[in-house]
Amino acid sequence: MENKKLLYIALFIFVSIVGFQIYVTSKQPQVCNNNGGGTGAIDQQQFIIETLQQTIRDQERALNDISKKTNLIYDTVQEATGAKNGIRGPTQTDAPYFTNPTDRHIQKLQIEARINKTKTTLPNTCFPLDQKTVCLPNFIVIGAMKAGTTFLDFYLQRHPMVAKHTKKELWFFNSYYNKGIEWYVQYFEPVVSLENPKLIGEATPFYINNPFTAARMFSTLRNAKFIMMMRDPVDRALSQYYFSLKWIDNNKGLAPHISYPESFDTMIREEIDVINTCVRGNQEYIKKQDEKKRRELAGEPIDEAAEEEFKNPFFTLHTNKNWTFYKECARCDKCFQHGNILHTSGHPSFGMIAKSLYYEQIDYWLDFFPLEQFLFVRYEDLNDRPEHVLRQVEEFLGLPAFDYGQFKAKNAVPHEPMDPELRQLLVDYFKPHNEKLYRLLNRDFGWSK
Ligand SMILES: Nc1ncnc2c1ncn2[C@@H]1O[C@H](COP(=O)(O)OS(=O)(=O)O)[C@@H](OP(=O)(O)O)[C@H]1O
Repeated sequence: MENKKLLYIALFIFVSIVGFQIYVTSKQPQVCNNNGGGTGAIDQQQFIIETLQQTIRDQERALNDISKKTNLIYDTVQEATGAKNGIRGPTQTDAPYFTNPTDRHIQKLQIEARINKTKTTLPNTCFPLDQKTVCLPNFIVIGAMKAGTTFLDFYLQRHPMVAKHTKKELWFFNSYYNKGIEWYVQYFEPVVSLENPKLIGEATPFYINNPFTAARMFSTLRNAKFIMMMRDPVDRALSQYYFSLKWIDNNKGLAPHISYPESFDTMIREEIDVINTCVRGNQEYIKKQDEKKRRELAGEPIDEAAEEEFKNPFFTLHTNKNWTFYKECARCDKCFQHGNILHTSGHPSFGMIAKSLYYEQIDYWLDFFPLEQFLFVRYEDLNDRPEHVLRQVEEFLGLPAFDYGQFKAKNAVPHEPMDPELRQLLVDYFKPHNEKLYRLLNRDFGWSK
């Protein structure tokens, strides 16, 4: 009963704050001054909606926390008011405005519908910069490498309601984050207008497997939509190998320090070994850390030499390898900096297996964004029915259907077929990972079994 009362108090506070925010934001001066003129009201509306959206999210989170911690808060209030000692009870307040949970639910749905409508017609976040209004992307193709991302980007760039960018891959959230948002936005056509609404997007396939990207996007592009293209992991790995040979040929001048990889067979077997070592090393590391904590708490001495040894479990085994993938792991105290993502960027041929471990990557991203913010595209459909894929994407982004004309594969690299024995080894390797992915997304991608 007391808990219920406290929840009502929290609800009342929530409604008052939201009401106050609506009042305040409706009084806000115009924030974005667009070049084209005549869109000030739209900018203001966008600003109000975004502020509202943020406020509602914050309040809901707070409310959620409160309802979860009601008992704890109740105890604290009792303590603070002295009620526990029989001095006086908790403070009384007015009844909440929404007494019926259904009313609140309907109100929430209405606000959500308004916000969603705006999200499909206006860019995600806009802000004034050098007398212009610049906007951040509404959608990002986050991966996977060699899964048809160039194809998708190429055709989306033809859609009249998609803003032009000067480059497909901007690498902002993985490699150039410290260059700042002003650097990033300069690559997109400046657009913010209800009369001429365009969506902004880019495609950097390395975003999905970089352990920092999801968190960075969470703080910068919280409402963006993410497109993840996925290809049978076995074929994806082989495609990456041949791509890397071509990449090294084309970039001899730019990257003379990067050498040709060994055979696909050797690279794959070594990577399996590396990952196993990584996993084992990581488990060992965690075990030893626990032991260290235990010793510290018990006031027992800590063996510094043993400490050094387990700090880099990977290092001892792979110092002779000249691969960024190895080196990065060697520099880490543990192989998995965040989630289960193996960070393998830095060389076109590294992480041929790691980049195909879709479940582990998506699982980590879902700590930041809900499933509804993602569209998962099956690469194999590109070949069989490209129109269908583009329709799926348009629908997801809220774009009208567009006639793209004839479709042609993009970024193809000729390659030899895979040795059947090696293929089987890879099929077996990926099987449990694929199964986890199918369960997570409730969809069978039908890849080699
Ligand atoms: N329409 C269509 N149908 C079938 N396959 C297609 C299509 N478009 C692109 N592709 C194949 O996609 C591979 C390139 O993927 P990406 O563009 O994502 O590569 S990259 O990560 O940007 O380098 C590359 O695969 P491989 O040729 O096996 O390397 C392309 O051939």
